[in-house]
Amino acid sequence: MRIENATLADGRVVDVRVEDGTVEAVGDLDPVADEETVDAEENLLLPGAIDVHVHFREPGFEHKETWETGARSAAAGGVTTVADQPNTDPTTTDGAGFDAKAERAAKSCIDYGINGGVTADWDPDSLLDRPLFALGEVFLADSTGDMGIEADLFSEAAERAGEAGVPVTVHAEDADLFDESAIEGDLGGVGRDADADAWSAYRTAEAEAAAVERAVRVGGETGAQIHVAHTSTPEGVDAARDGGATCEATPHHLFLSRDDLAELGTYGRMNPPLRSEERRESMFERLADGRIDMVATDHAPHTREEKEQSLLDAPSGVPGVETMVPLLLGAVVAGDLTAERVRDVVAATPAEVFDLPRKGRVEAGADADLALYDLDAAREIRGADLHSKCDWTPFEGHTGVFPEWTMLRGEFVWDGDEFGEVAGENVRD
Ligand SMILES: NC(=O)N[C@@H](CC(=O)O)C(=O)O
Ligand SMILES: [Zn+2]
Ligand SMILES: [Zn+2]
Repeated sequence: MRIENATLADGRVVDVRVEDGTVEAVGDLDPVADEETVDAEENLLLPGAIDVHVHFREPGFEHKETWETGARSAAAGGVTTVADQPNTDPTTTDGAGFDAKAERAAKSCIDYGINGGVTADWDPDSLLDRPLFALGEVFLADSTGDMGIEADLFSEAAERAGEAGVPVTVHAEDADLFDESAIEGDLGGVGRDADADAWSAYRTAEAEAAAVERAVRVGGETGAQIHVAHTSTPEGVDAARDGGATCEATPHHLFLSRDDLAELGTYGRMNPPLRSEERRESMFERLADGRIDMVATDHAPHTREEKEQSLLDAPSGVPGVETMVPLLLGAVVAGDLTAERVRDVVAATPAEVFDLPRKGRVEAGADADLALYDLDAAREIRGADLHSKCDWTPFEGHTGVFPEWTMLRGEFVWDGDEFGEVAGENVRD
C-alpha cells in the first residue's frame, strides 16, 4: 500500500509505503504496479497514539467498559496502543490475575500492554514472571479500587521492579496531606448539582508534590525507573523532573480546571482532582515547552447512574481515550501547540520511555500504526458520538479534530465510520 501526499508533523509532504504491517519507506515514492493507493490529500499523518494509562475495566466491571468497547473508542480517537491498569476484579497483582486479564485483552482491536499492581497480598514472583508493560499504577493513596499501599511496601515493590528492569508508574498522592475538613458537613446535591469543588480542596496540591518527592527518592534508593502518572500540578511535574523521573499529564488536567466543576459536579470528580485555572495554565505551559513528557488519559469510565450520586458516593474518574488526540489537535488549530509537540507527547516519547522500538514514529522499520487528521475539520465533541460504554464526556462542547481513519499494523481499524476486524496484540509478547 502507498499512502500518498501525507503531511507529517514536521511539515514535510511525503508518500508512505506500508508492507506486511510495517512502514517500508517514507519519501517521494513512485507507485508500483497493482499497488493499493490511499490519498491523504495533504492531511496530517501522525503515528498511532500510545496511551500508557487506561482503565478498560475487564475483568470485573464490564458494565463500565470492556476491552472491545474501550479499544474501539481508542481507535476512533487515533490511539493504537494502550496500557491497562490493575484495579480490576480480580486485581492484576499475581500471575493468575495477569492471565485472566490477558484472556480478556485478546478481544482488543488495538495493541496493548498490561500493567501489574501492588497490594499487601500481591505475589511478585508470579506477577513479574509475566510480560508486564510496567509495574503500576502503584497507588500511594486510595483511589478507585482502594489499592493504596504503605510506604514500606512501595519501597519493596520498587526494589523488585528495579531488579526485574520493569518501570514503575506511580499514582502520587499522600493521604496524610489531604484536608478532611473540606468534605465534612453537608455537601448537598447529587450529580451535576453536587459541590464538587470540595473534592479539589480535599485532595490538596501539596499531597501530590509530597508523594512525587517520595516516589523519586525511592526510585533513587532502589534503582527503579519511576514514571509519575497523571500529574495534576506544576509542582508535581517539577518534582518529577528534578528527581529524574518522567511524568504524564491527562487531558482533563490540561483542558479543565476547578472553574468547570460548577457545571460538571460529580462528573468532574477524579483523582488527582481538577486544580485552579492558574495551575492548569502552568500545566499547559509545561506541555508546550517540553517539561511534561507525555499525555496519557487515565481513561476511567463510570456509568451515569454511578456518577448521579452525592460527591462522597460517586466514584472518581472520567473517560478520555477517544478525545485525547482530538483535543490536542484542537489546541494546534488554535495556535497553542505545535503538531510536532503533539506527535511527541502522544507517540514518540511514550514509545521511548516504555521501550516500544516499533511504535511511535512514521519511519521505515516501524509498525504501520497511523492516523490521518484533517485540521480543517475540527468539530464539537459530543458524548453521544463517542464509542466508549461511557456515553458522557467531561469535554462536551470542546473542539476536537478526530481522525479520518486509523490504521493498526497496516490494517484499517477505523475508517471514520466503521471498525475493521483487526486483532490487537500484547506489545510485550
Ligand atoms: N483517576 C481516577 O479518579 N480513577 C481511576 C483510578 C486512578 O487512576 O486513580 C479509576 O480507575 O476509576
Ligand atoms: Zn491513579
Ligand atoms: Zn488511573
